[in-house]
Amino acid sequence: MSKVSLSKDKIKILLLEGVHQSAVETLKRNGYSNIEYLKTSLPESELIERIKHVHFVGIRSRTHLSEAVLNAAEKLVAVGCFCIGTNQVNLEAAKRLGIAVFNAPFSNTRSVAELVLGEILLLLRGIPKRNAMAHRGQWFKSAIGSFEARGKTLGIIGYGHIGTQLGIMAENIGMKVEFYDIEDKLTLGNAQQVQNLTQLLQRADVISLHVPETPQTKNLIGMAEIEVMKQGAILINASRGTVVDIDALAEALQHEKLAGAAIDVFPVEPKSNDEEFTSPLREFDNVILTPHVGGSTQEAQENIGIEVAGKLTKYSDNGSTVTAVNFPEVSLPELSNRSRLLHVHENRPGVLTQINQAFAQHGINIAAQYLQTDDCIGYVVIDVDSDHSEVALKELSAVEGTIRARILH
Ligand SMILES: NC(=O)C1=CN([C@@H]2O[C@H](COP(=O)(O)OP(=O)(O)OC[C@H]3O[C@@H](n4cnc5c(N)ncnc54)[C@H](O)[C@@H]3O)[C@@H](O)[C@H]2O)C=CC1
Ligand SMILES: O=C(O)CCC(=O)C(=O)O
Repeated sequence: MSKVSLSKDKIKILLLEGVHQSAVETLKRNGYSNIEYLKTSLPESELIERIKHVHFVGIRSRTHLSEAVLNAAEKLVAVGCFCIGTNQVNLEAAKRLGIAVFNAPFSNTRSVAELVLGEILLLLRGIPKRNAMAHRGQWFKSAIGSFEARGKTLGIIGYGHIGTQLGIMAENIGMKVEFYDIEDKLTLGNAQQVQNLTQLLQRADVISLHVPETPQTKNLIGMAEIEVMKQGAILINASRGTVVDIDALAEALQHEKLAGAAIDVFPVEPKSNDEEFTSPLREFDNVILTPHVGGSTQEAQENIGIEVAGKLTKYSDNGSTVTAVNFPEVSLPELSNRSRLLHVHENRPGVLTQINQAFAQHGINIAAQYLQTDDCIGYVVIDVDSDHSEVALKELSAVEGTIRARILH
């Protein structure tokens, strides 16, 4: 399958899930006006229909880009995840199809860390329960089950962008910070890395999860893990819904093993704000339930809009794949007075030789060539004189193993 570069007004962009207007503004500022903007995600069958004619799609966490959807997306060049998590996209299928996927790895991390810090303070004081009772007209003025954060141990699971910021903020209010991560991490402040999860669970007054969704993090916290936590500990999950076994958590709350919890993400989340939220946790006053809003602040969404739209624009305009999550990363200078060919191919021996031989046969001079590969695909970018560009594209598209080829003038 190959593609010829289009004029910008023909490049069709579909933005879903109400991504911030800053994304639309960024795209428009860069000359992209053919934008369809929807406030919601779409069910798979509708998405399959809509995505057929789209060159770029922007999503958040609710849109599932399954293999079936990607297979239908004949024209799709890239996906922008206007969030951190990319588990909603079949990244391997996208890669095989030559579709680059970008995200915003930092822009909402501060927002998540701030929300979690607030939840720690509220849960340690037993506020969610007192609040719920007061709404029902009950007056529960008591220091029972109400504690300062100072001196308590916060156990962070996953010490990445969010975990580290949370650790620093928690230390600033006098908490002791320990963390567990599968990687050896540079510890910030006075935080301490512990060697295994059980150790962390046994020592912490509050456990907060900040890991990605992976096969290894599925039900990372289940019945057995909750069992080893301190009596009366608190559990916070603002990472992904698959990380905590919700039934096990509900049981632990029922038996008062845990004093409270804050859960922002769920194994199954409503597809829109009109759908009912169902969960066994709804019955517990001592659980803060939030509708996956850890990263939903004006500041974060605005920054994400600019960041991800900027990455899509750059990939469309000059071929740069820097920070793509499923693609070999190629950093490219601006294109001036030449044409640029972008070629995604299966990573097998001889592809580059074929390209160079074909170009030599047609007397096409290569002004610059950039190549990066991973175990599955190769991405080569070739700058040529514009006079030769159409022949070069034809030759490139005929190379065995070609997944996609496009041209920029
Ligand atoms: N609730 C919300 O609205 C939001 C949720 N998130 C979620 O938070 C997650 C974490 O975000 P960041 O801190 O930015 O990611 P990050 O990639 O910077 O950090 C993740 C850390 O988890 C560690 N890790 C991975 N697997 C692990 C395992 N099995 N056990 C222990 N540690 C493990 C990694 O080594 C890394 O240090 C994201 O993947 C996303 O799913 C992110 C933003 C908003
Ligand atoms: O804002 C969203 O829709 C999802 C936020 C999130 O979970 C992420 O950035 O990974």
